[in-house]
Amino acid sequence: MTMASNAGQAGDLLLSVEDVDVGYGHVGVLEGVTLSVRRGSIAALVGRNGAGKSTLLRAISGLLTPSRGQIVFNGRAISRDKPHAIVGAGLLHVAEGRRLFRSQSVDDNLELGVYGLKMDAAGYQRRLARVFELFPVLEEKRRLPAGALSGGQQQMLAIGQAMMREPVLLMLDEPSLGLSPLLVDQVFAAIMALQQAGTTILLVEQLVERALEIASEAWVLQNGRMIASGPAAQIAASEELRAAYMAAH
Ligand SMILES: Nc1ncnc2c1ncn2[C@@H]1O[C@H](COP(=O)(O)OP(=O)(O)OP(=O)(O)O)[C@@H](O)[C@H]1O
Repeated sequence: MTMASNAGQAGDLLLSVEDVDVGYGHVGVLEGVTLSVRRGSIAALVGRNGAGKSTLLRAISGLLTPSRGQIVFNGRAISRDKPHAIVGAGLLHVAEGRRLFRSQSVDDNLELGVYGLKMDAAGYQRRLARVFELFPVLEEKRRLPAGALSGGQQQMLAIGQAMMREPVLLMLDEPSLGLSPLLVDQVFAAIMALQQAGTTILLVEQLVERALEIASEAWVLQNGRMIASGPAAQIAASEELRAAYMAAH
């Protein structure tokens, strides 16, 4: 894995979003939003449906450009960078709904994860082995088309595809969506294993209580504004905040 020691100290700020406004055309969604993620940590971003969580991840990954404020990743302002440059800097986004090439094999989808990167065969095999170690089922099904996998396995493949780039920061949008409880456990275990191997994680998750269990810090969005942040255990213990993030589905 890319260890987080190549720049700065463990625990320093890897990502900071500073007072950003973000919207779609003339429709404003986020207003004055601030968030930060410490290197090596798992941070949870929670809030009801429509609060703006996915919009914030899209802004961080360069799919949307903030009209105000800035975003700094690994010491560099990225708010005006194109998505491919942000990926190149080591910030990967696994979007909600697993965007895979369904008719291509599991192997091909993993290979697409390193598209455009130069590496030798040994380097490639090492990355592949890491993914298969975390998700053995992907090795068993490596020759099958991605579309033939179950929902949980496709989620693992989407995370595996991102892992192939050895991200410094991995943003996961609703990784448990549509999964059975057993598969949810596997995906959460994988997220913890990734963090232990040195990857910093920003997690958006509808299973808020589960997310707060594995996160060290949490950020609460409500109607496009960040209304609270702090140690995840404190956020989990607040009855008042629970009302803000618990879904009115
Ligand atoms: N492509 C888009 N064009 C216009 N408005 C959008 C678009 N995507 C989202 N929105 C609006 O932005 C607001 C925030 O949506 P967003 O998807 O970021 O919320 P969320 O917190 O991720 O919720 P969910 O859990 O439902 O995905 C909503 O009012 C939504 O209707």
